[in-house]
Amino acid sequence: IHVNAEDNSDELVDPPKIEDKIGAVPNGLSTDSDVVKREAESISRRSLRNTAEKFEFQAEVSRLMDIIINSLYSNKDIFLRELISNASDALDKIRFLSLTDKEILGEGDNAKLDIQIKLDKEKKILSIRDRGIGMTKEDLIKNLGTIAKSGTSAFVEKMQTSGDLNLIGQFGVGFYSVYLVADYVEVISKNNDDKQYVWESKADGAFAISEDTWNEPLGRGTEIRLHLRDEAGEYLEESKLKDLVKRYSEFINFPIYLWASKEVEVEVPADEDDTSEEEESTETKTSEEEEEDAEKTEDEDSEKKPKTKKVKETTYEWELLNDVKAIWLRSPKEVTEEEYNKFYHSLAKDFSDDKPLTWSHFTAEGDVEFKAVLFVPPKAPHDLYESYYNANKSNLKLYVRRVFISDEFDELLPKYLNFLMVMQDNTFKV
Ligand SMILES: Nc1ncnc2c1ncn2[C@@H]1O[C@H](COP(=O)(O)OP(=O)(O)OP(=O)(O)O)[C@@H](O)[C@H]1O
Repeated sequence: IHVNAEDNSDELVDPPKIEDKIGAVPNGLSTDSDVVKREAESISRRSLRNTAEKFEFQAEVSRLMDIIINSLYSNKDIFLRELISNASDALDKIRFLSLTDKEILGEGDNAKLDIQIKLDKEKKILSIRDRGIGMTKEDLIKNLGTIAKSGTSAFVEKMQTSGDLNLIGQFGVGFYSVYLVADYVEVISKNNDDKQYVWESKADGAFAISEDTWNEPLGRGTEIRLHLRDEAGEYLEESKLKDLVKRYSEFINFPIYLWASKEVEVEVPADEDDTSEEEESTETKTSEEEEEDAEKTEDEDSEKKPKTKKVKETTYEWELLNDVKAIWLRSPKEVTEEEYNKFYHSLAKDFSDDKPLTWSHFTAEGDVEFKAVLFVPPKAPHDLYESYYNANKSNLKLYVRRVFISDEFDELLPKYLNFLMVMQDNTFKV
């Protein structure tokens, strides 16, 4: 269902800038305290950093953002699954490249292909971070604003008639759904081929890009920081985020973690007050008893431990929210109808109540062995005829041993079957 991803791959030709670094202080020349001060000002006023390069959104993208930011659409939950789906795509891309170049993943935490969600209740920031391929400065400019995809105008048109924002992912413009819940968004990104950059926008027709000299280095990947609107406070609740991941992102092929709080009992040294009761009670003892006690304490003195008490403390740790199931690798007998339906929804990015018309889950054996699940969707994709002769258009995703390889095929299925959604996983014979 990917709207032709190649559509936006044209060379970037002089993207429209509003102002070219007016009043810019090159980052290398500013002092740390300057940076921190500007940072603080920028965040508190939620205005774009004044040293950044500013760009205008392409007109259709701007219209789309207007519709989203002014929308009264009640199901705002959808933004999270769109961000998780983008993170998963970015992870697929780096994992694919690492098949031929192991070095590309780097070492330590960088090599961990996961998605992390973090909350800052005080500042009302929700962050989603991945260690995927990341975006260069040029990617940020192209992908998040200046080059509209074919799906952008189709989606804007659709919004004017049916108004169902739930379809946003199917049109390939899911990122912009962040403005359902946030009024200021920062995208921090690091690709192996470039420095770390920050993209920021308040969805008011413009966005800004700066080289990132103040945030912690990401190593590689993307962190999306949503500065939530006042009325979107529910997304600062851990339970809400856990529910959403369970509901919409269960079939994501990478671990999704939440920086979750946990109440634990810890032993701390007891205060002196706590021991005074015991000491007082000895005062009422008879002299004989006191003598006995004295003997006992002499014996125990050598192994006497400091007195402690148990108190509740809040600690934080990464909690895994999904169990990364590859249902296509399981036996069809073990997969329930509900699981097939849910899997179809995540594959097709169709989160309506519609169920697939039918599906086939099969194993092929021969020179190449593979397992596949093939779904017939309940309705035609919006660009069925538009992209009929486009060689790259396909709804077939090829995996090899659970690693996404490609969804660009010309010859695996006849064109008139382009509407089928297929997930195929090959196991090559040795
Ligand atoms: N976390 C990310 N890491 C790397 N690139 C990203 C990330 N999020 C977005 N992008 C880039 O921005 C582009 C626009 O994202 P958007 O969600 O609007 O559409 P899409 O992901 O292409 O569509 P679809 O949801 O159908 O795959 C993506 O194609 C990708 O190139």
